[in-house]
Amino acid sequence: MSGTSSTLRPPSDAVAPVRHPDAPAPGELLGAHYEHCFGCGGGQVHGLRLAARAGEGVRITAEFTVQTAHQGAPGLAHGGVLASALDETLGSLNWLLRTIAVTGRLETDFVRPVPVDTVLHLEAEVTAVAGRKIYSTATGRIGGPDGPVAVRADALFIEVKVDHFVDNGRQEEIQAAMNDPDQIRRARAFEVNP
Ligand SMILES: CCCCCCCCCCCCCC(=O)SCCNC(=O)CCNC(=O)[C@H](O)C(C)(C)COP(=O)(O)OP(=O)(O)OC[C@H]1O[C@@H](n2cnc3c(N)ncnc32)[C@H](O)[C@@H]1OP(=O)(O)O
Repeated sequence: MSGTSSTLRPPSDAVAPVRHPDAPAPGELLGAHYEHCFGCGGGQVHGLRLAARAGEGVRITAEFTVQTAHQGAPGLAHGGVLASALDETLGSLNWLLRTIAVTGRLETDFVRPVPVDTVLHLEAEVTAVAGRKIYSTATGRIGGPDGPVAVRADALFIEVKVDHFVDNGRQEEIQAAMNDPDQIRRARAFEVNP
């Protein structure tokens, strides 16, 4: 991608990503990693409710319908919302590596405007791993998997421990998450690395 900064180029000692043997099967709907996540949770009224599916290898596909609440200019999606959709799709790759990772850097190209009601079809893949650093790329197309490219992004995710959330999140939500057996189960799904 033109304009990608040097920090998004994998170093020479980077290795090819490995799909975890217990990763969800290709085609499987991943579900939300957290009910109140703006990107994927069902508990946010104006959230993206992005639905991601495991693909082959270390690839993910996802769909997101642009709602009225997601406007920037009249009738058009806000750029920050589109960046969120890319970020969420890239974050969903964690399910395939069974690694907890957060976005360190996200570079986005906005290629064409995206009208409200558009179904944005996203695909993402991990391209390389170097220690805790996970390099990935994503594309969003209008109307279908072969539609015109509207947005694309390159990202660097950094692997973290669950403590990252426990130590930094607001106590109210952390406590609620720790008291929720479903949330604990979802968090544990990421804890065993190859
Ligand atoms: C209980 C609930 C569980 C829920 C689980 C599911 C969660 C899923 C959520 C998904 C939701 C969707 C996704 C979201 O929205 S995630 C939310 C948005 N992201 C964040 O909030 C992250 C905030 N940042 C941090 O916390 C720290 O900065 C992190 C953890 C990222 C690194 O701080 P840490 O002290 O740990 O590590 P380090 O500083 O030694 O860096 C390590 C290496 O990385 C390199 N580096 C770092 N940053 C950058 C950068 N910007 N560009 C280029 N390189 C960078 C750095 O040079 C170094 O390289 P090297 O020297 O080793 O070569």
